[in-house]
Amino acid sequence: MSLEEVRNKIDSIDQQLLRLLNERAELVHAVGEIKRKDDLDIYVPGREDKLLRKLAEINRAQNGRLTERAIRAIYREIMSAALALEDSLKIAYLGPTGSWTHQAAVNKFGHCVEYLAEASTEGVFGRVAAQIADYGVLPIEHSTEGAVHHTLDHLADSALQIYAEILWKADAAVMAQGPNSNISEIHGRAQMLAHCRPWLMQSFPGAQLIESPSSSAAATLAAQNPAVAALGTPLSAELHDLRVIATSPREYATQTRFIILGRRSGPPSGNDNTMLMIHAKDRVGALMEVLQVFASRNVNVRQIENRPTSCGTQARFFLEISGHHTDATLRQAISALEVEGIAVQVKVLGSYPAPGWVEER
Ligand SMILES: O=C(O)C(=O)C[C@]1(C(=O)O)C=C[C@@H](O)C=C1
Repeated sequence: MSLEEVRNKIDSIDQQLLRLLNERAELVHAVGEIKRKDDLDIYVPGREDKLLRKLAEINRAQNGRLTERAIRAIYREIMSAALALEDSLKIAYLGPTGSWTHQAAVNKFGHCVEYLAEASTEGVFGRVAAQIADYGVLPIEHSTEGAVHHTLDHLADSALQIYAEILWKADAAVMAQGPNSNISEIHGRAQMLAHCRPWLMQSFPGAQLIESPSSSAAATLAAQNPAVAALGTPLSAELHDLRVIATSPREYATQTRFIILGRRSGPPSGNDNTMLMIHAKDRVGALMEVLQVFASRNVNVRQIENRPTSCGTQARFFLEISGHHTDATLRQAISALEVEGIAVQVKVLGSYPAPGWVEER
């Protein structure tokens, strides 16, 4: 086939695709009407995950040439367009623009929804609580730094719920105005600099590593001074008109877990996790008794974090357990904690679909 013939075939397929996408959009519009009538959330992460998994499976069975990642990226934008058709979704995130959280949010919600950058965790909680934003995106755990206590503490004191989550792995990028030969300083967040130090020292032996409050602040400096480079995200480079002059080897990639904050829990998807906050008397065996309640019901406790409370006689635990808080077994376990006096207080911080994959960039 000649180049022209191949392009003619592509044109014809694109026309069919467009017709099908518009047919899909009509159906999505109908879904939006039903959801509005029944007061259901427009964004349904469990349904999206299932659809993406199914498509990846079909693609594998058909030996499709497209990678799973490519299929997810294409469908991310198709579903983003669907979300925008159903409602004008607004997503608040912990900024500034170009932050890791911004990238993770765009990765999850695509380019057709509106984003609101917030300078603080309080700001993101405030926007969602005041219904200015539909959802908020915040980091809750870094592979290099551990739990983000600020996010956990706000969840403990808020009526907002974890609605979904994002696991996100990204290579670190060094960005600057020009080539790397004249870089004398690399600015970046302390933890990221520490994590990437061996790679940076090898790739930029003459450069000084300097701590910055955020990746975006580092990128702003790099945009003002050709001898300064910033350590951050590829999106940050795009937004500050900088060139990525080096990308880290995979072993320096960092994995971050983000929560999508909503005004209610995610609906059951069939494969969910639940985050609980438990206050127990600060005494010998308190945590063991809590764990026993779950173990005896065959409920997997996936993660534990503990935080101080203002009341010195109580311990505060954050537990992530398998299942949805509306499941009969979980309801029984939660009530047993209180009825049997093992916990002084149990608060459900949200149920959300277990992530099926790690988003990568
Ligand atoms: O099935 C739905 O509930 C839809 O709204 C449709 C759709 C999609 O495009 O497939 C769009 C947004 C939701 O988050 C999930 C799926």
